[in-house]
Amino acid sequence: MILSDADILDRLEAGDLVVEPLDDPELQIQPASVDLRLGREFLEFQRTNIPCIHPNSEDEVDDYVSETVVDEDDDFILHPGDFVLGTTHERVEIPADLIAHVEGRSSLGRLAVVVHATAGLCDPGYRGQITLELSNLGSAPVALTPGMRISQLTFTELKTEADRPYGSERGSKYQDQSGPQASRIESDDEFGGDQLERGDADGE
Ligand SMILES: Nc1ccn([C@H]2C[C@H](O)[C@@H](COP(=O)(O)OP(=O)(O)OP(=O)(O)O)O2)c(=O)n1
Repeated sequence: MILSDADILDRLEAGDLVVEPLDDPELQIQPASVDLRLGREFLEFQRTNIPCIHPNSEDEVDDYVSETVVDEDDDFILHPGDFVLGTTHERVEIPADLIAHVEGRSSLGRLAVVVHATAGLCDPGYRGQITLELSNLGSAPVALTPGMRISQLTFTELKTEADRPYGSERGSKYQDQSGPQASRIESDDEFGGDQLERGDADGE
């Protein structure tokens, strides 16, 4: 079941669901979601001298990105074809019986700005700010102003609480992240089922 505005308020008041700071609840709490605002920090991939990023290598992806912090009252210009990581201003805490989905806002979608390129799921148990995967699919640069409502979070109730919420097990690389975080895929301790033996695909 997806939480309505009244359900969201109940859970925020109960204190197990946290979205903070929630400076303007009347504006930010929508009929079945909470609008989150854009933070001031951005991570951009360097355009030159960047080797191939191999997810299974020990190289830190952090080495290939540079950080920009936008001054107060300034904008970040997202150029056509660009892909940058941003962050929500708000920090969230998702209880073990909820899962949250990061969605774009229609008004930005209509400007061809995509807020999460692929991943849009906040696990039960997740705590921290949310890294936004921002891209501009249009043909005109778009100015992004820190503080603008950039994304919305919906909450779905699980049938039962997660036995092993995010943060309680190994992995959980992004727990308590603050600001945009580059991929930490290199710290996956194993590839598990992704590392298939040659011949697996054709059943040899
Ligand atoms: N656009 C997004 C999507 C998710 N998250 C946060 C909340 C998630 O609970 C956490 C982990 O997301 P995934 O499980 O999708 O990521 P991985 O599987 O790569 O990480 P892990 O191995 O830590 O589960 O990252 C985020 O900050 N920004």
